[in-house]
Amino acid sequence: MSLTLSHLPSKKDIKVVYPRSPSTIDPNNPPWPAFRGYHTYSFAYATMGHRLPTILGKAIDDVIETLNQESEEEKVVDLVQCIERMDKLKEDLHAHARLRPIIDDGEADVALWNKEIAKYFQGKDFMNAPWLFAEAYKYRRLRECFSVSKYWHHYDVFFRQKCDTFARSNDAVFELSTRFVEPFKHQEGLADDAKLEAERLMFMELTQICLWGNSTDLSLLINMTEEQIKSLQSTGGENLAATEKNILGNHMARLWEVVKEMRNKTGGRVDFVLDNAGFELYCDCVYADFLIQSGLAKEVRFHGKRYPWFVSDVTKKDWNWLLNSMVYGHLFRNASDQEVESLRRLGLRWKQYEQEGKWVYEQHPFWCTGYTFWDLHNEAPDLFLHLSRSDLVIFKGDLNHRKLTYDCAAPSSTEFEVAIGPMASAAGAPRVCSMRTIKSDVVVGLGSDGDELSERLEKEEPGWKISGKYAVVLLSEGRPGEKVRFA
Ligand SMILES: O=P(O)(O)OC[C@H]1O[C@](O)(CO)[C@@H](O)[C@@H]1O
Repeated sequence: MSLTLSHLPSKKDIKVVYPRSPSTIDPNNPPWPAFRGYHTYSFAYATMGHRLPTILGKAIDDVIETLNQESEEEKVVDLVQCIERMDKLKEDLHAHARLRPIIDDGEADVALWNKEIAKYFQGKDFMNAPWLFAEAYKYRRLRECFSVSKYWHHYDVFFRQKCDTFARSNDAVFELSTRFVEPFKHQEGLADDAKLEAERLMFMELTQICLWGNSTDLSLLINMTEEQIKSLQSTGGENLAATEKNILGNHMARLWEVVKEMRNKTGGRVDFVLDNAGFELYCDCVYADFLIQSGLAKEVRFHGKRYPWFVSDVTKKDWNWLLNSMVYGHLFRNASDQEVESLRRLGLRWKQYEQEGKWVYEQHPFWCTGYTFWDLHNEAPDLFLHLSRSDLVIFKGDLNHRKLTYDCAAPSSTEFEVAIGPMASAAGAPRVCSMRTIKSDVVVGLGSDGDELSERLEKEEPGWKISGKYAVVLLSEGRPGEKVRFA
């Protein structure tokens, strides 16, 4: 029997108003619609269904290589168990299994993870949980495969790949080391105006080097040839001028004003929330070096991850590896003596900064969670307070950008300040800059014509959001200097 509902009011086409108001936002009710793995034609789907299993498969191959070189029985058996756990994780991913709590493996972030799972993701699986959380969760589960072991607690399944890509970046590495080996100083006899202009130009170019250094992301370079990597890393001047037009949201001029202002106050503190190890980290350090030498900053703090994360993210081991291989390594067999010496001297200078406390490396547990940075204020108040004391916090890369913007489908014309919510609006929020080559769906900060631009690119260049060809450098003024408050 079917009912005829002819006397009821007609159905209304309700439009949801975005962004949702901050008090109603949680991971299941994001400010704009979230990306999820089950959106079949999305990059989220491609990542959850294809990229992550491939990444995991390669990670298992890496462990097998290590296993084949191990001779002690206890260690061999222990490592075999790590592989079994990785196989189980691969199965779970494949079967779209439900997200279970993280085992208490002694890591500092277990409570943060399990609280979030219990509050928002009970019964959710790898595909229907928001993409950002599901993807981060996979890396936490991968960590667990090793953190519960006896001998392989600190094993990094991505370490070999990270080292290899840096070792294959010789052209770009020496291009920079031979230019920056000597401490920065002005040409003789320049007037003050000319000095400032020279610094501005250098700052602009180095900002682009730091930005495009983010193109080299291992999780996306799985099938790239050496030539393709080299062309991505090209740091020649002409190339930089051409690439500036690909920075679709470009606040670099404002950024220069900010750092100039910092110097007027005897040099500020700049924080880098790092992304990838190897070449990108090297570019970040070249940039940070210039900030110190030009007096724009007197202190730089680098924030890395506590364990292997999204394939190529920087850990303390990667940080040490970079500096030590620059100073002592033999990575570049075909390099000239002059090139090797330039790299060694650059590395020595950076180590010196560390000893003098001008450069500080930090690793807060919050960076390896599934929370977005809208939650940084509530879930990591100590970290928020710490960052609020910085003059400028630079977030590198795509993942950090996704976390800043809650990884959801905000229109491209959305102002960056609006898209990052409390990281701009909370009292005491620091100045924030996102330097990101666009490698996933969320794109904001393109200005008032941003929606049209986005639509046009979608038609003309499908895939423009994941190619890494385009970028943004976006700045939020925040509310620096105001007293930080927690409810
Ligand atoms: O190294 P980045 O710039 O954070 O890029 C990470 C990549 O991995 C992703 O998380 C997708 O797996 C995207 O954010 C991006 O494609």
